[in-house]
Amino acid sequence: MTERIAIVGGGKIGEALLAGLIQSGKQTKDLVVAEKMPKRAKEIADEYGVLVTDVTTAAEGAHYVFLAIKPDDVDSVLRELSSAEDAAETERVTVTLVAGLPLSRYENGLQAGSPVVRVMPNTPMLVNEAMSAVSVGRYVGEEQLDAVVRLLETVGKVAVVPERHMDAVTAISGSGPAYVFLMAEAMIDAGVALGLSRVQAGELTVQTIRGAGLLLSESGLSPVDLRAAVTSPGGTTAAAIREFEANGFRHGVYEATRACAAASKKAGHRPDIEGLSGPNGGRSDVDAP
Ligand SMILES: NC(=O)C1=CN([C@@H]2O[C@H](COP(=O)(O)OP(=O)(O)OC[C@H]3O[C@@H](n4cnc5c(N)ncnc54)[C@H](O)[C@@H]3O)[C@@H](O)[C@H]2O)C=CC1
Ligand SMILES: O=C(O)[C@@H]1CCC=N1
Repeated sequence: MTERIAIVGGGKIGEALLAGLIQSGKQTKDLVVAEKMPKRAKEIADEYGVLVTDVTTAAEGAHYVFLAIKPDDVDSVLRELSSAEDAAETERVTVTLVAGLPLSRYENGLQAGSPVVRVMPNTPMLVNEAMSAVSVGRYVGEEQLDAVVRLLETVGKVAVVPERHMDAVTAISGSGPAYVFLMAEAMIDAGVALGLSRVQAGELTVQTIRGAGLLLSESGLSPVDLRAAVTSPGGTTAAAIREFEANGFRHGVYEATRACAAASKKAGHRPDIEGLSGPNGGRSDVDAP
């Protein structure tokens, strides 16, 4: 039987998922998007040739409903999904891509016993190179988990992690692409400062990051060994690394990822979002005080 997939939210990560699924061979007739902004809905429909509609219509008959919306929009969408469930013939798996919010939020907001999988993906999904970390809700069967993992594997790599690691995962792989893009921006600007044209600095930077990424993932060597191999004794790289360290590069990475994990944790504790209850704001992954 063909699996029908609904994506609620046609923004950046919703589009990355849609594009990745289509590139990996999913038929557009089996994909549907719910997008509330008319301009964005038209862009997605025109670009990908999928049906773009409202949440209830998209969820009808869907085996998987991916939530690619901001945390603020989660409650209203859960209400819509919860009433749409009455008519559902298939057991629907809700797969949330939303940062910060715990599985219990969805399990409490949907009908009792609804299977929910929490995923932290990243935007390289657009080119089928995502890193997705998956945590499993309490009502998810083994086959349902396998099916979600298989779906996500069509657009990249997948790791199953305990939910308590999701904030850390967000700080490394979820937001991680932005750190690399920031590094790219800085290298291009630095190249221009050294007299290269912006186009040339861009080409050099992009291919260097691409090549270094491939080497890292395919050589089987550690980043330490790979860096050492570039760093000739008394040479140019050593001069550069010395400046990075003197300017707190490593410390900056620690602090940035710590802030990111803290922001993710905070999203799960927001008192301004209705439906939070219990000593941990509804989180099942933190210890009660
Ligand atoms: N952008 C990224 O790299 C990543 C984002 N995420 C998570 O994905 C979620 C979405 O992030 P982005 O795609 O960056 O945001 P975005 O703002 O680009 O997209 C959200 C989209 O959802 C639509 N939307 C909101 N409520 C809706 C409703 N009721 N019905 C239909 N459409 C609705 C909005 O109009 C918007 O187009 C966030 O919760 C974020 O934490 C997770 C991992 C990576
Ligand atoms: O910045 C954010 O909140 C989202 C979650 C991970 C990446 N982007």
